[in-house]
Amino acid sequence: MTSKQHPDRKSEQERLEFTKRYMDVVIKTAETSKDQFKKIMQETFGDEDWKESGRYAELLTTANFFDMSQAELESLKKAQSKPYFARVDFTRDENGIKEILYFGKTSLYQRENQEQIIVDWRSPIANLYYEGRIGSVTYEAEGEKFSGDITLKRQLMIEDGNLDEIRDIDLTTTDELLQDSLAKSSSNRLTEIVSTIQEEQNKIIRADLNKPIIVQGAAGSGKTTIALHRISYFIYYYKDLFDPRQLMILAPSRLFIDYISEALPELGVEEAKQFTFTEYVQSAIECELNIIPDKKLIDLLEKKDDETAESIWVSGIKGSSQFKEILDQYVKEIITRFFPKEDFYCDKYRLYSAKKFKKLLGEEYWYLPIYTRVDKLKQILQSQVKSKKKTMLDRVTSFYDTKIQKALTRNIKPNLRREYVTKFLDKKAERTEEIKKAIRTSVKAYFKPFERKHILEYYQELFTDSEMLVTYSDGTLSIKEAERLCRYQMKFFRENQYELEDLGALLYLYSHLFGVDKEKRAKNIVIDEAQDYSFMQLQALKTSSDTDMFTLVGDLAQGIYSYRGLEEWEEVHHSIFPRATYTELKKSYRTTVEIMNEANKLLELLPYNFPQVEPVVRHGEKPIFIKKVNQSWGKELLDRVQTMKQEGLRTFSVIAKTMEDCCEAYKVLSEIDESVCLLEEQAFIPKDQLVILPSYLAKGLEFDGVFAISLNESYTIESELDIKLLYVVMTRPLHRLFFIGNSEEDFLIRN
Ligand SMILES: Nc1ncnc2c1ncn2[C@@H]1O[C@H](COP(=O)(O)OP(=O)(O)OP(=O)(O)O)[C@@H](O)[C@H]1O
Repeated sequence: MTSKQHPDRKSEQERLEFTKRYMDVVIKTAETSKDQFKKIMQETFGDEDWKESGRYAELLTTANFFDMSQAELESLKKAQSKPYFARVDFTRDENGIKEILYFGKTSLYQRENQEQIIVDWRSPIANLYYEGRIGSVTYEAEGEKFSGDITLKRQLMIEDGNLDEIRDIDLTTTDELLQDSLAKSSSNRLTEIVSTIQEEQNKIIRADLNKPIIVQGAAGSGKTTIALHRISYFIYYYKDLFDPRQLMILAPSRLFIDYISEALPELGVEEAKQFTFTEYVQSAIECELNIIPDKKLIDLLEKKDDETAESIWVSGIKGSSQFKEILDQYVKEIITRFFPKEDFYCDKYRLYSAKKFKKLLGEEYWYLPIYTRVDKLKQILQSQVKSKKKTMLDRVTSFYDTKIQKALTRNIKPNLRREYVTKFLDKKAERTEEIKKAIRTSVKAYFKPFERKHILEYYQELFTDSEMLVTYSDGTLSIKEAERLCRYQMKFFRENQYELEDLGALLYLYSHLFGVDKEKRAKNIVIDEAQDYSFMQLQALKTSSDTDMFTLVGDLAQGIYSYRGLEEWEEVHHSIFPRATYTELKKSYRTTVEIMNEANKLLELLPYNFPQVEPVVRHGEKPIFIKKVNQSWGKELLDRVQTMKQEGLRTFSVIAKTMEDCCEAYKVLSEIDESVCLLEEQAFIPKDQLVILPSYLAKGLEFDGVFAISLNESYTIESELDIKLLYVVMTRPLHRLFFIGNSEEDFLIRN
């Protein structure tokens, strides 16, 4: 009901006004100084209020919000127009006292007197709102269980500081707020959903932060959204322990990073590093690579020749766990190159045995990158030399001094004595010099035979000897296959080029040989569209970052890169993240029932057991097929966009299978309307423009209305990739879906 009709309207209105004014005081005070506090307080609450609100005066003067961090101040400012979104009345069993809790995006409270004006949505007690139902409940905070009674659960719609609506939720109400939120039009950007997080999503956001998590979620189930909220939760939970810059979000493209970026400041997550995998690897291995544009998917769609088959085969190998085994053996072999043949001598003094050196290098320092091990050993030898320096020099001195002494006391001719003494003095000087030189140079000389190659040299070297490759693979590669692989790689190396699929291996090798710089190592990594990563890439990320604190979210049904990515989660779960919690999300929040029903039919065509996606009940129009006649489809499409705009929808896209069809569509559409925009990978999504993009770039994005278009390219039922691409396309719209092509079969529609 609107706030005007609600019986508690007056009290809620007053509460809101108080909160807003109170926030104002806190903000102004934090921005100015403590001295001005009283003045502001008086001005805000007036003289009378001021006296009565002595409690708050005390609260504020003692409060440590004067030490408020800039980030806290910023989030408070952001929350001014919408300080909270829900209220829960909760009576704890332990004391029977009723607490009235208002939940918002940030907290405002005073620890000393427990007065909470706004409770942060990320605090443990907020579970009461997300998971609790009216009646008796329990919730957990820091390992302790609390129980009590929820007597009121209320949603408060506040916009621009005005209380628009009040909704009380009882056991039977449907979540109208969620329905409203889903019915809204999209803004081309991802938004926060703190007021409508669903129970299954809440569980993932708050799942044990000390464990990795793998989420297999249907298209539109909120994976990206949840992943961002989980980071926000993590930052809140560990605010005193972690710097947000130690968190890293890996997204498939810059286009995608731009798409999620709007939700980041809202969630306080903008400081987390945001990279594509390619960007991260190059920064981690400190080397800019000449990476050839990834055309394999397009080749697979368009060329399907032997060359494509070969490159797909190589991609599979380079991304596999088998390749990790090969690299492990290779690394082992590289270590042996550092095993010394001889004991370490400084001058004639044997200071360290080769056996001991080998043991440290090969066994005891197993947890360190090879070159760090070597550096450590260097330090050990240097300190050995240092500690023996005096002894060595003293020995020479005393040896020759004794000789000199003897010569001086021997009964020989003076000439001869002088000769002896001079000789011994010279010898002593000479030996002392020799030892000093040995002290300066012996360590360096000992390490001289040990190579120091560049990461790219090591990587290229792996493909120079096919027989060795077979050995490293423990026979899982045949000699023919190894030769094929070497030939393939050498073709690129000659041009100093690398493929995207080389990056996982390069990062893995680099981590084992040199180790990624500490500054670049993330402590917590969130990967969106994780199904597109290969085993090797995920393994490399884990090895390079020294942590298994990963959040992987993805959807195998959208695995259009499965030739190099994943077909199942099991191997990753089992071999890379054995501690991970695995969760599935089957509900879709994006798409209407009518559109999802059509998209679900595609899942049945795939040779996997993908469960049908359950759309959250929201109805809309059925998808419409428009027959392509000459070029008149262009006008019809643009007319449809106009009509949808009049209905209040805002974002639209034309999605073709390939870029070729996109260009064709662009030609037709741009002649009628100049503002249409052809989207490329590095581009930003323009607001308020009709965008044309290929299916593989549409992954992760959403639009109010989508036109799936087939001009020269159609989707064929025989191709798993085609089915997945079409599934991606059909799950992009929030409200309307149109097909434009020669026949319905081109979109695998079978009535
Ligand atoms: N609890 C929720 N309340 C409101 N909106 C939600 C909720 N969960 C998800 N959504 C909305 O559903 C849409 C899909 O979310 P999101 O893009 O995160 O899904 P996804 O699983 O990553 O999808 P895809 O796999 O297709 O990329 C977004 O518009 C998001 O705001």
